[in-house]
Amino acid sequence: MRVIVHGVGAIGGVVAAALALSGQEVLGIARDPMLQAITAGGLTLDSARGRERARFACVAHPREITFRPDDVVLLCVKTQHTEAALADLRAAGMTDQPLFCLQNGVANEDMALRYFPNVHAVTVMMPAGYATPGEVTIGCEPRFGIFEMGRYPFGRDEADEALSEALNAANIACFVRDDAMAPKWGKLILNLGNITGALLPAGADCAPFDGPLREEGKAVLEAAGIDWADLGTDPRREVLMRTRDSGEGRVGNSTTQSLARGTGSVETDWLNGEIVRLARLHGVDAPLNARAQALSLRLMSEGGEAGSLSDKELETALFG
Ligand SMILES: NC(=O)C1=CN([C@@H]2O[C@H](COP(=O)(O)OP(=O)(O)OC[C@H]3O[C@@H](n4cnc5c(N)ncnc54)[C@H](OP(=O)(O)O)[C@@H]3O)[C@@H](O)[C@H]2O)C=CC1
Ligand SMILES: CC(C)(CO)C(=O)C(=O)O
Repeated sequence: MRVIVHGVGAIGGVVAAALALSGQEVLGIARDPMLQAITAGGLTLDSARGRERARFACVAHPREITFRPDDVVLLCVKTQHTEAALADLRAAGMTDQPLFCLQNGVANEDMALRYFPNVHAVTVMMPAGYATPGEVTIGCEPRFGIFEMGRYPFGRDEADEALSEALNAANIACFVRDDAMAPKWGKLILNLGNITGALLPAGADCAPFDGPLREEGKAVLEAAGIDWADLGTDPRREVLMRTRDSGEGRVGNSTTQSLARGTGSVETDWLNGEIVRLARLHGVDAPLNARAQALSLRLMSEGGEAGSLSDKELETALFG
């Protein structure tokens, strides 16, 4: 099996480095300046194990790849980049190789099914960081994270088992399940707080905002009749992914990191926006998540600087 990692950033970087360090064949697809750094000196994985340098092949675009029957492709781009990534993969000759969506939100798998027949959902519990080209960090120990995976929309197959075995050997705890979207919906509830973490200064208490956003999200899932698995109470996290003792590891959640790196876009429309979309479909209201989505839009139009709102300003903007 060759593992192609599309989008070598925080998650793709940790997964690619961990797999390569465990002896797995890995091929990355990355953009500059990450690509240049990896080509020049490999990718450094900073974890509780120390700083390890992983070496693996990396290209700028899928068109540089000759796809093989034993490839599996891990999609690790933000959701706003998924459609373009899928089109590139198909144009480059990918056909029925398994495609795993290692992404937050619940929209990616469905987009992928339009392009490819063999799609898998992965819930990614992994506090990964990408701030400096050529380096990724992981904020938990002893494992680098917990993944839940299975075939989309339901079931499991040998590709799930093979990837899960490789990831477990790479220090990522992996569990295969038939209902892989249930934890993805649960993860979506947790990610409704990404935008508040990005709006408030580092270290601010987000709980007074995240709690109501999540309660509203849960009510919308209930109205929509969606079964979801609650990840907030998952006991495996305390054992398998404790926060790193050193307190090192990363610079805020994945939305904050997009702002910090000045990428020009955030994932909010597929996080809070997913709740808003679902509420509209089912004739219920989601005013808090709609306001969070609007705040994200305003933030980006004003230059997108992380930590630019005080808790008083956020309180007024969310609750009136
Ligand atoms: N970071 C985290 O701790 C967690 C993230 N997630 C989820 O994982 C997914 C990935 O997030 P994350 O790793 O943080 O994102 P990053 O932005 O760190 O990584 C994605 C990388 O993909 C690159 N990319 C985008 N499009 C292309 C393309 N067409 N070709 C090549 N490279 C491309 C981006 O380039 P560029 O640098 O130019 O933007 C970026 O480097 C998201 O859905 C996120 O919500 C889930 C759990 C935790
Ligand atoms: C749950 C959380 C905030 C932490 O890993 C995450 O998924 C993210 O950073 O997007």
